[in-house]
Amino acid sequence: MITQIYSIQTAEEAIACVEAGVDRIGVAIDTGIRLPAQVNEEKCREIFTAVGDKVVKVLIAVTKTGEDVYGPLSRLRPDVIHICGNEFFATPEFVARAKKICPGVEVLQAIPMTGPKAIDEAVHFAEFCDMIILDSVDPKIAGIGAAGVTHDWALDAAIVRKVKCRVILAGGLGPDNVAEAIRIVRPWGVDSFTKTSDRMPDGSTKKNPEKVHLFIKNAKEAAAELGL
Ligand SMILES: O=C(O)c1ccccc1NCC(=O)[C@H](O)[C@H](O)COP(=O)(O)O
Repeated sequence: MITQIYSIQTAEEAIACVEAGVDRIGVAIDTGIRLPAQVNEEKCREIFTAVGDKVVKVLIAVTKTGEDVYGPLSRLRPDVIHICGNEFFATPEFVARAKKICPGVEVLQAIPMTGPKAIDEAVHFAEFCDMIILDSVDPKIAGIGAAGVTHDWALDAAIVRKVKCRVILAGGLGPDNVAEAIRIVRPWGVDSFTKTSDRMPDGSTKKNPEKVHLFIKNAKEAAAELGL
């Protein structure tokens, strides 16, 4: 069971997550579309440099086109590119070009878990993406994810049984419910943003190391009990 913590905004937050034992950190890059925890390219580079090879580095991209992803990909060289816009979704051509521009990169496509049609969508993207992430949607947020709420885990469980690629579960997961989610869905990995962060008075978010630690502990223990 891998654990993934988004949305890191400083090198200090990233290092605290490494110390808590996280497997993957995610950074949302500013592509001109306002996201809850986006950072500019320079800050993203600083965060990736600070963690080095201690964790898998994920670049989160909400863009209108694949073209908008190639520049940050070639300059920042993440381990994983996470595509979660409402307009641009990965295609086989995008996956091939991303891997050419950034050798070794893996492509993670978000699936909006808004109802049963998500099953067919997941099957489609699982054919040519390295991983998919099953995520909740908040209409007020540009992109799939960062919604802070759960969705119907029975659909996720059906997808995990059906597709061959690695599946990450996201959407409203925190220390309180990650174990139950793992028992029901049995994903390859789990992800958290909102419930492992604190909301600041100005509306911004900051990672909470204690919540991050508990999220990882509860996820790893539940997975170990299930032999995942
Ligand atoms: O990280 C962001 O800022 C972001 C912005 C827009 C769309 C998706 C984004 N993050 C994707 C993630 O994978 C989140 O960690 C995932 O959606 C879980 O979010 P939450 O429900 O808040 O735990």
